[in-house]
Amino acid sequence: MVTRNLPWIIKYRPRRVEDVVDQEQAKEKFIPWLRQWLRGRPPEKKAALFYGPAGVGKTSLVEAAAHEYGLELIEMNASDFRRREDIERIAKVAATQYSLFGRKRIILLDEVDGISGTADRGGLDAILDLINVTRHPIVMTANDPWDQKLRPLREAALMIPFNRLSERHVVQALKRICIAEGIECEDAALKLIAQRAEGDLRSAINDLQAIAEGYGRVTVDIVRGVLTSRDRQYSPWEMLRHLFMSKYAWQAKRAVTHADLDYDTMLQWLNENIAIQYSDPEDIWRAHESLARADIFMGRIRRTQSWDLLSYVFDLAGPGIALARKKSKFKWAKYQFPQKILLLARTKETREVRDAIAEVLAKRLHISKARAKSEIIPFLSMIFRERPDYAARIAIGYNLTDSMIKYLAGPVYNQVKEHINMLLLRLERAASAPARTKTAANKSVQHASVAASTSSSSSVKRKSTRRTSSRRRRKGGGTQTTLPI
Ligand SMILES: Nc1ncnc2c1ncn2[C@@H]1O[C@H](COP(=O)(O)OP(=O)(O)OP(=O)(O)O)[C@@H](O)[C@H]1O
Repeated sequence: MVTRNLPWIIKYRPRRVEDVVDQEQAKEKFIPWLRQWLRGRPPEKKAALFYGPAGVGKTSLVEAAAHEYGLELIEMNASDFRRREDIERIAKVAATQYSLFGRKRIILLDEVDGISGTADRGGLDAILDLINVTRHPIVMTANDPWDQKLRPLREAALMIPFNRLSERHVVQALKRICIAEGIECEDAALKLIAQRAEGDLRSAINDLQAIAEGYGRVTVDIVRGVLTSRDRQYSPWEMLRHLFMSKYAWQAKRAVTHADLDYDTMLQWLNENIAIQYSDPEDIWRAHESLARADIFMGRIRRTQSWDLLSYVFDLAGPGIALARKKSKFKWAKYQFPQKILLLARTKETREVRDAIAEVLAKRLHISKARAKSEIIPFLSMIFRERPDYAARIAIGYNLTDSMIKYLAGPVYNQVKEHINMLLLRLERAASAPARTKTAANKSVQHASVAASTSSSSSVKRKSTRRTSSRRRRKGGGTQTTLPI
């Protein structure tokens, strides 16, 4: 049975140090350093800096060690420790005090390379200060620790490199998950997933879960079809999963730039799914704020064709939404097709009929189609529903098709049709009767019909109609209504 509510990268994260696979060199450096701390003799370098590609077990090793050695894990992320005050308020207090029951601690500062430039200078200094005064081991992680600004941190810390996982280890890890989940997985399919992940186990596990949940089994054909190349395009569901799971801005941006969707549709997908993924109202607000700004840029691009603004759309829709999450816990969400697109698809036929009516009216009344839609059609529809007899004349006069009559008449369509048939019958009879025996009523009906057929006869009709109605006015009116056409 496939478990839907927990991301497998969380469900299967290592609990013990030995569960962290293929990082033996890192463990050989880290574990003795940690044990020295635990023996009560802080090593010369009081902090360690784990560095290497994404998804290879840096954070996992700290978490597994904390679990195995019974340490209290105090974790802060780049977005939390930019400001000196925040570090002093949280990390410094944790680093310089012992817990109430003497439990030892380990402090994890995740993604220190997220600290940038002079704006975060205060944060960087505060971390250095923290390392000086700490009474507990501090572990920092970074993908790229070689930036000039991180030099003081490199000097203050024990540098521990992490490598991409070998294909064999990734396949083994995937296989263990398949067995635990009871999913049918072909070995060759797992190999394909591993090759594509390029040593990033997080990405491999995410791919495995997406395929297993989407198809119920993992075969070579399915994997080939879904994951053709590293730079493949993401389906909307994949785009959302990658976006909401991304830890770094570049991952979120990659998710939106690789989406196999046109830009407006992509914004619709995001709009629909933010509130499904995030639970905290402020997170939702922040994400929608960013999406709204992306939409403003998209509008400018449409109006001015300034495609150089597209990168702002990607920044706001990708990292803007992904990094809006501050309090919502990550959950395995079931994403939804945008309701607006569904609604538009469902109403496409109706909208086409409405547009066709607007076109007929616009030509005959010399107004724009937009005006016909907003000002004439609603009233016409009212007339059709209230006065089916009158509607029949309009329908004949304007030469409306069956679907147009159905659109305007709605529930009284059959009545309108009956009136139309009656009128047409009378027209036929009137046309076959000698001219001098025709009644005024017959004449007016005939005019209506003639008007719909040719333009030359329509001018004849207008004159006759005028004559008929003025005669009627002179007579003091009658029950027969003149056609308004
Ligand atoms: N070496 C590993 N052994 C076991 N599981 C791993 C390993 N590397 C990654 N994983 C799996 O991938 C998930 C993500 O790994 P982790 O967060 O440790 O990566 P990371 O190297 O810290 O990445 P980042 O630099 O993006 O923070 C883990 O929860 C775990 O399920």
